[in-house]
Amino acid sequence: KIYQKIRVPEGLKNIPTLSFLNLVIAIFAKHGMDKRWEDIREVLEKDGIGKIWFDGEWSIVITDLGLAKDIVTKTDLYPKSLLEELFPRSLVAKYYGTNVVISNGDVSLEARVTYPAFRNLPVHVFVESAMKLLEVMEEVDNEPIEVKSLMQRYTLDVLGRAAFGFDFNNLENPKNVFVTTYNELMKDLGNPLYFLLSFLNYFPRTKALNKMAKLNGLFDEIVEKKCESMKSGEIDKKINNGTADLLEYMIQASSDPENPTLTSEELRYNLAVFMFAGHDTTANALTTVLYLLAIHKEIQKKVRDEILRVLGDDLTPSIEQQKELKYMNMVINENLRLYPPAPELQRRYNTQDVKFHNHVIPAKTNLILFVYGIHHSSKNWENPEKFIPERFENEKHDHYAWLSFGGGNRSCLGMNFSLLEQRLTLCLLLRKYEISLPEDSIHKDKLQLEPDNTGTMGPYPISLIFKRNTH
Ligand code: HEM
Repeated sequence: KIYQKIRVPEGLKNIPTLSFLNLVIAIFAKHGMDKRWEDIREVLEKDGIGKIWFDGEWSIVITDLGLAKDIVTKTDLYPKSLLEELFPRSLVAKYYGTNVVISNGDVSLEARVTYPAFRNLPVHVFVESAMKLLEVMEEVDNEPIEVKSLMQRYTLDVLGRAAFGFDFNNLENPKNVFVTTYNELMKDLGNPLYFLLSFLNYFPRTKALNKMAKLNGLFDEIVEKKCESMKSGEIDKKINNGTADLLEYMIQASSDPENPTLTSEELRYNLAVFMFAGHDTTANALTTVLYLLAIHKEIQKKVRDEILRVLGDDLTPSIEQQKELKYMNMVINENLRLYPPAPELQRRYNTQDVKFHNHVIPAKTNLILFVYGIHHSSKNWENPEKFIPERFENEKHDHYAWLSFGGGNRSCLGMNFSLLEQRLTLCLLLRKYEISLPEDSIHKDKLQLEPDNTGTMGPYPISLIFKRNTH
């Protein structure tokens, strides 16, 4: 049995091996993605794929751009692996179930009911939350502020109001019970031991399950409150005139008791995944971009000058002005290249044998599309570790060398949501403040990345100084 588990399948024999021991060391030493990349860079830059054994099977880690393109565009040949198949009985499978991000075929199409909500974003809600952020920051001047948790509180408020019509009010109330329960559960979900040794999932995790039940109860409350506040027929009316929010689309999709598009369980799974995908990612992106601007003063000045030139006296950018903020958009893209909040795509597998160079990857092999590696490979980017926004000036790079929001027809639904939020926040903050990194910061030599156990990548807490501009 053990031999069967560790035996290398025929087609994978000549694919270079990535060390299992190094992976275990990385997990226990809490290495960030940058250190992990150092371990495997040589193999992946040379061959574009590598095999790694963990949790009883061989997986293929991929940085080859041709294969990356196939994986994101040929969704029938490369479906996503569902959580219950990957981690049977795990907390993560119980919490997220099958949802808009992790599903295939008809199920993923049904779960995309929220799609129209993304075409008509309630910009005023974004602006109001950003103003509240400024109010909170107003209380501190020229003193370090811990940005990571501040951005998490802010992006959660934006998501709650813009997507669910629910005010978490986390900027004003950091100890909100919803948020503390969520954060505690995220720690349990990301415990790497349960991914490395999945048999542990067969033992009960009562405390974590209790937190999950509490959070699910809070999700149910959000749905109930929404239903109460809507008079009958009101959701249909909003859907007809295109002003419904994400949750309203989901409630309508689950409202037919005979044949709901989403069952109430699926509605909850989707709420859970939107809560995660919709705020942790953008919070990390905002944190890293503020850090990059703090340590690259000349780039910070260039972005600020552009904001003042394009916006004039306007505080927030219109859709047109957002397009005109060309340099800021390059900075945002370059930040997402250096620190992609989703450093790996959700795992896929191949439904048929796939030929790659002189290897044949047998059907049903676990495939990990390694976005961080693609973004940091010197095969795709000159001086990949350097922050050079200008590289996005004429978009000379290969289309699949930048996969921050995924690709193909399963790419990120919330891309414009997140970009709007990032642009707006940068406009407001840079006009008002000069940002710098304190002399004694642990990030002084290099941004210290946290292990990405929950699936999103970001730094350890980081304090920045926001000094009011004098001009
Ligand atoms: C910087 C911010 C964000 C990043 C880097 C990001 C990244 C990604 C990536 C890489 C995927 C593709 C996953 C895969 O192919 O396995 C994805 C999918 C998705 N994202 Fe985002 N995301 C961000 C913000 C958001 C926001 C704000 C929302 C919602 C409010 C959102 C909702 C979704 C959804 C629903 C999908 C699944 C689409 C589908 O499979 O049909 N994301 N995201």
